[in-house]
Amino acid sequence: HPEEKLGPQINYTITGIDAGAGIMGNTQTALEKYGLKNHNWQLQTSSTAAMTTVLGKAIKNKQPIVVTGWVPHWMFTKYKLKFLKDPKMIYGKSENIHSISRLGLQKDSPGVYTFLKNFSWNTSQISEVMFAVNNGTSPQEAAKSYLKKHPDQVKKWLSNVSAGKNKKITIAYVAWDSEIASANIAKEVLEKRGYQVDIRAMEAQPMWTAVATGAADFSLSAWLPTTHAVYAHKFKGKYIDVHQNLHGAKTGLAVPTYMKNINSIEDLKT
Ligand SMILES: C[SH](C)CC(=O)O
Repeated sequence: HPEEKLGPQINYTITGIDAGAGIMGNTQTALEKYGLKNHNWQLQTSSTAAMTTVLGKAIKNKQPIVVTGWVPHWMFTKYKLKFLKDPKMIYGKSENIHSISRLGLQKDSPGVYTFLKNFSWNTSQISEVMFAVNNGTSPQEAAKSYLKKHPDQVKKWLSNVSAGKNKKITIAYVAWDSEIASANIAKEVLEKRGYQVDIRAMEAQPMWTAVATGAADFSLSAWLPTTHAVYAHKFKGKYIDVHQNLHGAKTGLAVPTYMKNINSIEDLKT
């Protein structure tokens, strides 16, 4: 319906994910800054699974839809999507995923801290694990087969990492596909070095809180500088930003490429 305004076709709704995700806070800001709020636009909270299901259905029926989108994620490979231009830079430019640890980890578990300094990978490598999980492999199995396929990378990740001697480690993560991948990889790698690793899925704020209170030893799921800026500020001084484990991530609003005349967040008002 190119002649019809987009808003009424999709009930002025942006399909989002879990409320605590940074992308959700940034989208609320975008609704205000781009004057969409007073054009009845609203952000629907749901979950990554619900959002990708609704997205798949809309694309199957070639219907219009606007979602909170990010890379790395299989949605940009499985579907033809485009990010909407964000001239006000609400979502920032390129994001990095940081490994953050509780205060004191370097002293208590130097081997784990060294692992965090060593651990990084790229978008195609994390996607290998994400796609396997999306195709039905369990996250643990997908991580195990990744390690088998990349022995040299595992060796690099484990260089100068002292033996765990069954020490218990807790990793906090948020159940976004990329973070399911990295948490399971870290679990398998550290268990190879003799640590007992417990990975705990939770919402974004509790994940930051768990690291800041020491309830978790670390998390590989801190999206910065923009996406988790609110959490980084709230917990400043209560965590260590150890290392960037992935470069070239990005968040924003995304639409299927068949929505030809919607190319910028500004266009949502048309
Ligand atoms: C959904 S992105 C993986 C991260 C975030 O928005 O907090």
